[in-house]
Amino acid sequence: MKLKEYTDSDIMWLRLTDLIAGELNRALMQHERASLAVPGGTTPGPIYDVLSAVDLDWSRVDVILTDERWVPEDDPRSNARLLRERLLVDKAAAAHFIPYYTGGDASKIDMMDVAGEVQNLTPLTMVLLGMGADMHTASLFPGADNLARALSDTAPALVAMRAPGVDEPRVTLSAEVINGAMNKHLVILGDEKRAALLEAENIGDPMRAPVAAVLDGLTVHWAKD
Ligand SMILES: O=C1O[C@H](COP(=O)(O)O)[C@@H](O)[C@H](O)[C@H]1O
Repeated sequence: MKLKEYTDSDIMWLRLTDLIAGELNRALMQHERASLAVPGGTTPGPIYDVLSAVDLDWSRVDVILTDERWVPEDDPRSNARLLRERLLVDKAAAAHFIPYYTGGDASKIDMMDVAGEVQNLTPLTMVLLGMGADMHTASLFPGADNLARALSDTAPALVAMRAPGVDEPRVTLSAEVINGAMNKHLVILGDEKRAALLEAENIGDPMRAPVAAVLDGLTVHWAKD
């Protein structure tokens, strides 16, 4: 893992945007399409505000979430809603977004068409992850029912997840899909998450500290606030 510290988050958003756009552009010079997996939650909104205005051939970019809360898109907790409001606007409105929520039974996600669509995108061009202070990343939560499956080498691209203390069902990219990406980055804000990340590195066991499953080859971007 490589840790990049920024003096303030505004600089971090700009650098991350440059980095993501640069990797997508590079991929589009060599391939017909490129793919980008991004997190939901409270942290990444400002990146999406900047990234959405970047001039690149978005019509050749497939966008997916690292994970989704199994709620309809009109629910404020929907990660797809965040993307539609802040990333898939302006120039990035031309991107092809693949939402996960179907309204069906989340636990069947690995048998739904969308799991095949995500598998077909692998290896992903770029994965940007978020992390919670409880050391979860994507929806790989400590103590979650399907964590061992999502961490296994034979996991499907998308795995359903129920986690203690988390109200709604989740679906998440498997560790295999995340780790297979050509570029893998994580963005966190604040001292609490930095300490949690370093603790996860010390613990090393992804069943106790799930973010530990993706640290190999990961670049972490951190700003205090
Ligand atoms: O629930 C989630 O949490 C993580 C971290 O979110 P944040 O609000 O602490 O930034 C996020 O990366 C993930 O996509 C989301 O579903």
